Amino acid sequence: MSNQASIPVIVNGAAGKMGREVIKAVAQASDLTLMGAIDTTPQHQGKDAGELAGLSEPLEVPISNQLEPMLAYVAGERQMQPGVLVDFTHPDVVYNNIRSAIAYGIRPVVGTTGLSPAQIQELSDFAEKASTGCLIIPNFSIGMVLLQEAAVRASQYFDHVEIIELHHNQKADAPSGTAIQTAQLLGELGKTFNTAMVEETEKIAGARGSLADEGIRIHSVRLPGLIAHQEVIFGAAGQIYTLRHDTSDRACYMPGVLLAIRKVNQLKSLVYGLEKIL
Ligand SMILES: NC(=O)C1=CN([C@@H]2O[C@H](COP(=O)(O)OP(=O)(O)OC[C@H]3O[C@@H](n4cnc5c(N)ncnc54)[C@H](OP(=O)(O)O)[C@@H]3O)[C@@H](O)[C@H]2O)C=CC1
Ligand SMILES: O=C(O)C1=N[C@H](C(=O)O)C[C@H](O)C1
Repeated sequence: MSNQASIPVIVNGAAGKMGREVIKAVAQASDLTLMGAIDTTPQHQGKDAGELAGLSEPLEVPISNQLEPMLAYVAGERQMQPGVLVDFTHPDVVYNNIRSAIAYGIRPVVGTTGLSPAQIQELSDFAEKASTGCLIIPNFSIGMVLLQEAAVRASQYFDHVEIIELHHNQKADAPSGTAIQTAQLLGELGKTFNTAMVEETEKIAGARGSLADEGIRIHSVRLPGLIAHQEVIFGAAGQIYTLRHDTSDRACYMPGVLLAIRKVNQLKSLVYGLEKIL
């Protein structure tokens, strides 16, 4: 493949759990070129991104904490397609990362969760004005898209539903971005869920979980040994219907990440959710 057809990719959060998987996936894709591997972890500065990700050969791309110079460099690369920034960093920094990328004409593909609805709206307005594609995807696994589709269908028939999300205990944000999106998708039907049967008292604050706008309760479990799991539990007289998705390896997200990298250059605005690009 000539360089002209190649998509230059910068991975932000390259030394993290997801970043390392993305480095491997991008390195193995013949239509993508890894241009930069950004991470702020001090002990990983200067290390080869491929070796850090567990590849047998070095990629000759060093880990660096210099995002803006890398965005500027890729933006100036005229021999290739427009650049893509894949972001798996932290809820506190992702908003600024996306703004910086769009300002340089680099398309963000964002897996980092924890953005507020107001931030997503601001970023959407910013991307629209810049006529630049941006993908924010709370969950890149096909299994979760299918679970959410099934949940939306089930919610036409069930009026009571709660969500339990279970994650490793390194996770910074709660509830998970996926659980919030799942509640939003159910809420879009415009029906009232979970009409109270009695007046409830929480004897310990938080016992009934968090209450999403849609009236749906989300319960967050954090334990070592977990990766990422979600149950959507529907209840009705005499029956329980449970949908469950389990992640056993972060490789499950990579087909979705690669699809998003290839699709984002065709967009001119912000799109939220993997289901919109399948
Ligand atoms: N959409 C999806 O399908 C998925 C989304 N996620 C989300 O992705 C995000 C990352 O998850 P995960 O890989 O598990 O987290 P990790 O903590 O393993 O990785 C994040 C990496 O980003 C680094 N980092 C922090 N701040 C910056 C910054 N300003 N610039 C560059 N690098 C930075 C961290 O460094 P340090 O540790 O030194 O702070 C760390 O190396 C989370 O929000 C998570 O919820 C996760 C899995 C799937
Ligand atoms: O932090 C994680 O691990 C994950 N985060 C995303 C979320 O918050 O929904 C996606 C997946 O659940 C893994």
